[in-house]
Amino acid sequence: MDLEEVETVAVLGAGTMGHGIAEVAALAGFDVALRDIKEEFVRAGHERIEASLSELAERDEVTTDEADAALDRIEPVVEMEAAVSDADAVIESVPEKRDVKRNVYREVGQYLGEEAILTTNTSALSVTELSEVIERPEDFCGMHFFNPPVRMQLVEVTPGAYTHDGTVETVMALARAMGKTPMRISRDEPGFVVNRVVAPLLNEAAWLVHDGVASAEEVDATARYGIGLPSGVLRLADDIGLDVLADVLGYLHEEFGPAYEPCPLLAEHVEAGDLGEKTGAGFYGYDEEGRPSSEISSDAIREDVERRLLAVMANETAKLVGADVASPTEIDEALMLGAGFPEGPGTLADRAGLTSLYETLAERQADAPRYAPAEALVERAGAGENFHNDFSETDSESFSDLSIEIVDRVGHVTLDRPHRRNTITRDLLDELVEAVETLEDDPEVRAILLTGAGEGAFSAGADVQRIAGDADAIDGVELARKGQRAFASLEKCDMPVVAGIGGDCFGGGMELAAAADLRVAAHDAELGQTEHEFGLLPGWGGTQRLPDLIGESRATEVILTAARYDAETMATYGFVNEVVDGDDVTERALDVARDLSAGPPIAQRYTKRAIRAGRQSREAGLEVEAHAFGQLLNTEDIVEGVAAYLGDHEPTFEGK
Ligand SMILES: C/C=C/C(=O)SCCNC(=O)CCNC(=O)[C@H](O)C(C)(C)COP(=O)(O)OP(=O)(O)OC[C@H]1O[C@@H](n2cnc3c(N)ncnc32)[C@H](O)[C@@H]1OP(=O)(O)O
Repeated sequence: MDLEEVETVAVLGAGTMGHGIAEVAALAGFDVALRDIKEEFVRAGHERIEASLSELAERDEVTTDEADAALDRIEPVVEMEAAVSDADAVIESVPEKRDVKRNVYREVGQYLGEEAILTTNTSALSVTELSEVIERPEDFCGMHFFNPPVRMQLVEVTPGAYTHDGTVETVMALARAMGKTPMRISRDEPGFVVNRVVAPLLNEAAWLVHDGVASAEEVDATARYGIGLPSGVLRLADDIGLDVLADVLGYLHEEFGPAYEPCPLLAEHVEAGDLGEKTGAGFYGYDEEGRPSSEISSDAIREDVERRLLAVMANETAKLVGADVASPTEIDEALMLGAGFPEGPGTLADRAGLTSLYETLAERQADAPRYAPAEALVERAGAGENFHNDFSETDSESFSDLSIEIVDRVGHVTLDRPHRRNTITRDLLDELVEAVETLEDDPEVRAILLTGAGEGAFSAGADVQRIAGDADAIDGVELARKGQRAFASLEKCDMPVVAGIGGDCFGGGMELAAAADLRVAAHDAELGQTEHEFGLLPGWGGTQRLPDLIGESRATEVILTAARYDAETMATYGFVNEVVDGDDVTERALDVARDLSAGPPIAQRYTKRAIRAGRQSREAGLEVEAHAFGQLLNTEDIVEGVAAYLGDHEPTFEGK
């Protein structure tokens, strides 16, 4: 069956995942049958969808009409025949028990049309094993969504041993039609990619508490503020459900042996009925609104805990790479899109140093077999290699948080953290300085263009989650200086710099744009110095550069109100030079940069310097201006400029 033939989708199971998948399918325009074994379960799922759709409408993510239409497309049913007999695609999302799923498939088989495809949202079980009770295993495939489906981008598409390629293609296309990013998993190994990393990570977090090495608060503080995992790890376990986690780990343990021995704390919580947020208790207590009993404090980071969590993630990444389940890049992408990691486990491990993470595992191996280093990790660490050693493909520098491309004579720098709205970390600041140096050293490059990757964001400013980890005042001062120096390197660069603002441009993102020479913004971009919302101030040059650009009165208004402005208003304030249609912003900003790259380099350099000097004092500025004027009279560029004027042709400035 091709995607074009899919009109009706049946979702089996109206629980946490099932209702979310049904919502996404309905929003994508499919007719949906939502089925569960009892009327009350289906009704509860339907109510959750209704609540979620009205929340989306309140947040203007969909219109009220779209939300109403999506709800109308969902038919709650209890009878299996009514659910699947007209379905073109079935997504099974019943509890993670092999026998329960197999029984459902047997029942589905009695009513399913001959052409229909059957998929499973299993997060860990072998697709091949599940398919063994299915009449047409060639039309069966793994289609694993992440929680909550309406927000999480990834769908792991895992073919079993009997799945036809055509079925995989249709499932990939169906995921795309539902607005998701499908990733084809090369091998049907239990846990696929995301759970294979996340489950052992959460297990290790639980062991740390169980063994009395660290408190839950310390483990989560380290995960959130040290490593940058937004939900912490034990909090994430509570969110997933300790019963679900225990099941996944139990299965991995059964399949792969002692490396996945579940921490006894999980079974203890499950036996006590404390399954996490959904029951109001787990590693933390939760109130009726799902708010945890205690906040994760940023001053409880533990270096030893960080190393253990990173070492376990590195080991799992190596196992997946070694077994050809996915490449380091795919694993990184899967964890970012499916688990909301700010960076993938391969990148995090590379940064921490594979050799030292290997040593952490090797030292601990005597305590428990789960630390046995994977062969692929031993090899890489032994050879001094990283997961991402293939940087040699880019000729000089290797960047992970931004990318550089030379287009004509423009060095195009793209902030490349789209999953977190291109927020700015310490690493990104370091890379920005390196990128500017690289471009300045390249004689072919005569202008810089700065944009943000993905749709809808130039940069949402400093990654506040990471900043909150810098509770120490000295560290905070250093962080401010780091940003100031990085943005100054852009401002002081001799070439013209253009910022193409394609969407959200807040806080440090706006300070970065202010360090450019010209700003082209999309019509629907929003800008603001929103630091006061967080009890911060624009610490990356914003209190100085913004008044220089738009005057003290407006700058004070922008900073003190922390308001979010549209691009037109920012153009009237003098911050934005040009406002264009959203789709055109990169192209137009590139045109501006391209035009500037044809300008006279020495005159451009001195103009920037004179303007900067003038900010210190008018006299200093005029002095630079006068000397520069004198120097320019002695250049080949002025000869070319005058000749071009007299000869009525475009000048070719060489910067000599
Ligand atoms: C010296 C400098 C200081 C500063 O820069 S202070 C920070 C100033 N920045 C801001 O005020 C912007 C804060 N962010 C927002 O208001 C919203 O976000 C946006 C309007 C930019 C986007 O909203 P939406 O489209 O609804 O997306 P989403 O779900 O809110 O964000 C997507 C993911 O990006 C993360 N994120 C966004 N901004 C930041 C940030 N500044 N620091 C850390 N993370 C951020 C979110 O948390 C989320 O992540 P998940 O998908 O894991 O939930």
